[in-house]
Amino acid sequence: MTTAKIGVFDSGVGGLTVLRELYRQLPNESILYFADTARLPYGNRSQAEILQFVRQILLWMQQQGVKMAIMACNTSSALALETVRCEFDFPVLGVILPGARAAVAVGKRIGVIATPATAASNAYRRAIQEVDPKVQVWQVGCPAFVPLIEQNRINDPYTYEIAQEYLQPLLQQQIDTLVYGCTHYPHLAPILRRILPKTVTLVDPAVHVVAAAVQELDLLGLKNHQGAKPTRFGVSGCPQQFARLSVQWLGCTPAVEQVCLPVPMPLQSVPIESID
Ligand SMILES: N[C@H](CCC(=O)O)C(=O)O
Repeated sequence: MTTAKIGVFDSGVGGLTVLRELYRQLPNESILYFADTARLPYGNRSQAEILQFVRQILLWMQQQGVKMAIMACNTSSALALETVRCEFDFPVLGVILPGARAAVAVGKRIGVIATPATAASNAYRRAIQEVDPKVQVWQVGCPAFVPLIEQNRINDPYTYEIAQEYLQPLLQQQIDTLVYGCTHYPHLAPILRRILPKTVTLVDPAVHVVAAAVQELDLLGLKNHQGAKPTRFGVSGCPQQFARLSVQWLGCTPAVEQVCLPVPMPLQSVPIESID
């Protein structure tokens, strides 16, 4: 047993959909939540940038003594998880594999809505077809969604219009399942539900990454049985803006601090001239 915190991070308020699941499935765990709001959206970034950001965040979380970290961000999970997970001495979980497994359990014609970077990485198609190569997968990049959510324009008629546009190619393929391939998108659930036929099952990887975290904590004997401390929130951008936006999902105004992330040491390399 350990009372150390679980670190959770995203570019912004998307990770709150994972936090919500942590509160539901692991009510005794204390959480450290970080949102890289100064550098969002992640979905248009290169792999090199995402790797650098993720290393900085995990290094900071290590300094804060976390026992586990959850990448509550599909873009980071798609572009950085495989590379960084062996660089830290605590388990690092991503959302894509748990989401893909859950989707294959219910669907045969699976649509994935994601950031442009996640869609282009093909991470969901690979993960789904590794489990079942016969399942068909269509991935759509939705660049406008994260900025609209972060600007609190969820109920703006434009958000509904653009959602119709993004879902159109998936509806044409008669998908039976839709995966939220970005942790921000469950915040759009009421809108997406209005557009999708009732027969389409929505899969939220947040539910399944937290189920995986429960198993991992059990396996490693790291569960906390003493009761949770209040969640600590850190951001790289404006704390007040994050607090104002997130109150609608948290049910209260959180105390948010501004965090200055560490700059990681460059990986040691041997200069070519010094090799005989
Ligand atoms: N919520 C994140 C990041 C979105 C973004 O910043 O573009 C994801 O799941 O990909």
